[in-house]
Amino acid sequence: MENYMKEILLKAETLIEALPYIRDFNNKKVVVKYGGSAMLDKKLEESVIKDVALLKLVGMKPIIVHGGGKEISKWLNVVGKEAKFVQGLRVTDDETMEIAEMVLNRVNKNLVQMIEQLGVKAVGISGKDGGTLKVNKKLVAGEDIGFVGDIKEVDASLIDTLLDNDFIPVIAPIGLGYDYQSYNINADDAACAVATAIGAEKLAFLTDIEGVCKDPADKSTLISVLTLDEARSLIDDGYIGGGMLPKIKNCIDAVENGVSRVHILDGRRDHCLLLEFFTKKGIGTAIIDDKKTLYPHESE
Ligand SMILES: Nc1ncnc2c1ncn2[C@@H]1O[C@H](COP(=O)(O)OP(=O)(O)O)[C@@H](O)[C@H]1O
Ligand SMILES: CC(=O)N[C@@H](CCC(=O)OP(=O)(O)O)C(=O)O
Repeated sequence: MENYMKEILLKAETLIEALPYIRDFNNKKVVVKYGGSAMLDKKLEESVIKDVALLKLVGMKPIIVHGGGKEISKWLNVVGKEAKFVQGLRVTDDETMEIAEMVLNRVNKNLVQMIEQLGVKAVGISGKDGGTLKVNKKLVAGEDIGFVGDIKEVDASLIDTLLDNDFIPVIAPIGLGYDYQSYNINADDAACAVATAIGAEKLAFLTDIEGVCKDPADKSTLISVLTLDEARSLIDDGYIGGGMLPKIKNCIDAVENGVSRVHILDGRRDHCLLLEFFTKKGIGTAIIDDKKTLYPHESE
């Protein structure tokens, strides 16, 4: 009995600890970029989706922008096509675009299905729906890499309509060109553009590493808070490489354009979103415009 009481008291304390966070983020829009490795494991996927559903049920307005790069590469492989990337972006010919769109739409509806199963309303769209993401063809160092989109305009009206009607929007990174052709968009770019356009309070990137590290091979070098200047210096000093480079550039972009907090979190960790959103120290790396930008709960 004694142990049981201790156990349930601990649960009550955990809920009370979350109170100031629930208050400060009530009705706030939060964008979750869900991709990379956190998608490969069904149990992890369920844990992420449960976190997002809980954010919604405690009064926030979550929006999921998802990737699915590894799944696209898998299906390209099945049809005997090799996946090719230039500076982290997929070279997307006609056939690759068709497969990418099929795979991303399937990932999209699977996520919707999982959210609905938890009794929360969700609607899956791609950037083509309602002309949400309008793009030009992206050239990489002058090179044409096919149907890869560079976001030029975001029409947030469909997303806002869904939020106003209590749905969680789930967005696949496919854009509509001014030529009305489908374009493949890097999901980090899509998440950043969406977060900025809807005036999100937070943007969280779930990835496959603890956060930004001075040495990615040594997790004890994790950096918990990065100001914009510090983030720029890390890039200039060559500490950021690979897929982290466009991610950090997107983070800087989002903060410069009014998103209060951007987080890079380890999507391999169970309930990483709850651990970040509802605890004082948080996990992963937070990118902020200035260390003095505090939420009320941070100074309590
Ligand atoms: N300074 C750094 N800190 C953290 N990760 C880094 C750093 N430099 C390079 N990386 C690499 O970036 C990767 C994350 O980017 P990426 O593979 O594109 O993630 P995702 O597929 O989740 O979008 C990490 O797994 C890591 O290998
Ligand atoms: C142009 C481009 O590279 N598009 C990406 C879109 C998916 C994505 O970004 O997925 P992750 O977030 O899981 O990596 C791709 O085809 O892989």
